[in-house]
Formats: sequence, C-alpha cells, structure tokens
Amino acid sequence: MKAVINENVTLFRYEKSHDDLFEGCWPIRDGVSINAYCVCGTEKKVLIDYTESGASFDSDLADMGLRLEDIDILVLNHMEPDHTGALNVLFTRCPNIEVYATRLGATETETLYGHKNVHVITNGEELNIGGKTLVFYATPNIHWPDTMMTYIKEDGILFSCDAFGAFGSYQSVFDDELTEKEWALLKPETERYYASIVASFSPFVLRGIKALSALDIKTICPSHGIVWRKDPGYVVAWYQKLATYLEGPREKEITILISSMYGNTLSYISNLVQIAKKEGIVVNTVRIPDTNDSYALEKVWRSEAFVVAAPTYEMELFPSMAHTLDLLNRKAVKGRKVLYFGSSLWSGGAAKEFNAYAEKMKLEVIDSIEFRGKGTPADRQKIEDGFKKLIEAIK
Ligand SMILES: Cc1cc2nc3c(=O)[nH]c(=O)nc-3n(C[C@H](O)[C@H](O)[C@H](O)COP(=O)(O)O)c2cc1C
Repeated sequence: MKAVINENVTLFRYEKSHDDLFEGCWPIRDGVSINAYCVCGTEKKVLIDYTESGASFDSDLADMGLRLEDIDILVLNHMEPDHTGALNVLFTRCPNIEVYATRLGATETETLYGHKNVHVITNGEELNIGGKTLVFYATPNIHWPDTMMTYIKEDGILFSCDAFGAFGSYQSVFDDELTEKEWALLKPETERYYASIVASFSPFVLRGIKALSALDIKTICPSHGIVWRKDPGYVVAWYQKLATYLEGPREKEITILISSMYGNTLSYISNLVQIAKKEGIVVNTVRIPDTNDSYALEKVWRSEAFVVAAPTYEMELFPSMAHTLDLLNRKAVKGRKVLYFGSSLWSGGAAKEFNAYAEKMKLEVIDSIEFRGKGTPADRQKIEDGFKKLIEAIK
C-alpha cells in the first residue's frame, strides 16, 4: 500500500502476515507494518529503507512513474532484515546505487551483500538532493547498534527508524485519521512493541530524544506503525515515558502473573483483584503460559509492582513462569516491588528459584510464600497481608 506524505515523500507500507512472529518470537495477531519511504528531490531519488521481500515495490514505484533502477540513493537507517531482506534483489538490479549508512551499517552492507558503494555518514551531515536537504543523525542502539535517523530539513520530517514505532495494522496512515478503535489498538500495541524490542535500550532512547530535541520536527515517519503529523510530540513524550520506566517512576499498577496446574494457586487471585480494585489500584492479570510473554512484558514494564503466583514443579518454579521471569530479566525489568506465592505438595522449591530471580533483577520482595495444596486460612491471610503491603508500597 502506498500513501502520500507530501508532494516529495511517499510511504510504502507492507503488512506482515498476522500468523508470523515478529523477530521470530513476538506474536503479531493484530499485524505490523513495514514502512519504507521514497523521497524525490529534483536531482536525486532516495529510498529510505527497503523491505523484507520486495513484494509489490515495483508496482508501487510504477504508480509514481518510477522503476527501481531510477533510485539513486538508498538510506539504510538500520540493517534489520525486516527492512532489508530483499536487498540482494535491489543490489542485483541496481549495482551502482549509492548507500548511505553509519560506519557499522556500511560494514554490514559489504559483509552481507558485497556492495561497496557505501557512503559512511557523519553525525549531522547534510545531503542536498535538489530542493530538499537530508540530514543524517547517528542514534546508536535504538535498538540496533547501526541505527541512524534521517531528517528533511525543509519539511521537518524525521524518518525515525524503529523508534516511535508500534505493532498493529491500521487502515489509517496518520495520527489525525485514527478511529477510536484504532487508538484502542495503538495504545497496547505501542507499549508491547516498546517492551518487547526497545525496552532494554531505554537509556539510548532517552539519549536519542535529547540529541534530537533541537530539531523542529513536524512529522515523524517510523519504520513500523502510523505516521505522526498532527502531534509528533505526543509519541516522543510517550516513548520518553516508556524509557523512564526502566529506572522509574512507573505507573501505580500491579500486574499479577499466574500459573496454576490444578487451580490451587489460581484460587487466590480473584480476592486479590477485588482488594486492588477497592483500593483504586489498576490491576492486570496475565495467565502463563496461556498468554504470550510479550503481553506480560508490556504490562509489567509500566507497573511499579507485580505478583508472581505459580506452583512448584519438580522442585523448582513452574517452568513457564521461570521462562517468563527469565525474559523479564533479559528485558531489563528491575527494581520493581514484587510478591511471590504458590502452592506445592511435598518439599516445595519454587520460592527458592523465585528468590534467586528477584535478587538477580534487584526486585524489592515484599514476601515469598509457599503453601501446601489449597493452603490454610493462615496461608490465605498471609497472602492477603502481603498483597496489601504491596499496595501500600506503591501508593
Ligand atoms: C508434574 C508435577 C510436578 C510436581 N513437583 C512437585 C515438587 O517437586 N515439589 C512439590 O512440593 N510439589 C510438586 N508438585 C505438586 C504441586 O506443586 C501441587 O499439586 C500444587 O498444589 C499445584 O498447584 P496448582 O493447583 O496451583 O497447580 C508437582 C505436581 C506436578 C503435577
């Protein structure tokens, strides 16, 4: 699908299949778009990023009276294969095309494709393409080390690579066209995208936002999701908030992660949800492994506190929950307040493994409670008390 951003800039938007997994692990049941852009100056025609498969690129260009061979310059804002998978086709057909990339991007272009006509950008370097000036900014580690962003000086358009992107498919192209239903999808799908693929790089996001703050940004064109032209500041502030969750402050929310084989651990949850609601605390519940980890990550990322409720399994924590905690740890979830409880029958063992994770993740453990079978009224009271302490700790 093709959309006009302005008279010189065109968006090529391709949807990944909803059955695919993004990065091979994140479900995209509500879709995700891969965005590439064409910028036409009077002297040079420029592509910003390409696609994974090259599908329909030719016909979209043909609609504009162009062939792939007419493109003079390819700007590679980063080399991730969802934007570059079809580069071998492009380089075969356009062997002389000039690539603009960071030093690392240049090395990757040579190593992966043997293409040598690469210009290594310097930070803030300008390129006049005839009536339009492209300015390149190195923004490493948002989220790949080779990442850069490209800005059209005359139009205030920022091609922000994977920053300011989102999961989800939207009929609308621009923020000012979004329907209420699309906004309702954009909110969680931006946060799940951030938590899954950007969160670990939050310090670089904050650094990048600061470095670009002097620019007069009128439109943000990310490589996934919608184009922000009415209020680009909204998504910048949103990303800034998401990046701040790394160290805090975070939202006064509690996310309860639940695994249960036979319902014993599960039987405690509805009471806790009621208590949180009575206290006016937003509470999210996520079943593990029924729900993909990325949905847990999205909620835990913004929550000041979370609960791990899972039984003992072969003397350790229930395996799916251990997997989820391992992911949270890898994705830099740290410093939050946490309560553990879970059922066992004989020796127990889940709490010990949970405590080891908590230490690694520098979590503030309110309590860590193992009980037998359904638990006693005293166990119930202890869990309730622990949960109330958790609420007090985030109030
Ligand atoms: C496959 C399996 C392995 C288990 N391993 C242990 C164990 O090593 N130690 C223990 O104390 N209980 C163990 N249990 C017992 C459960 O922890 C116990 O039944 C618990 O009440 C289940 O809680 P749930 O209903 O929330 O799943 C095991 C149960 C199953 C099914």
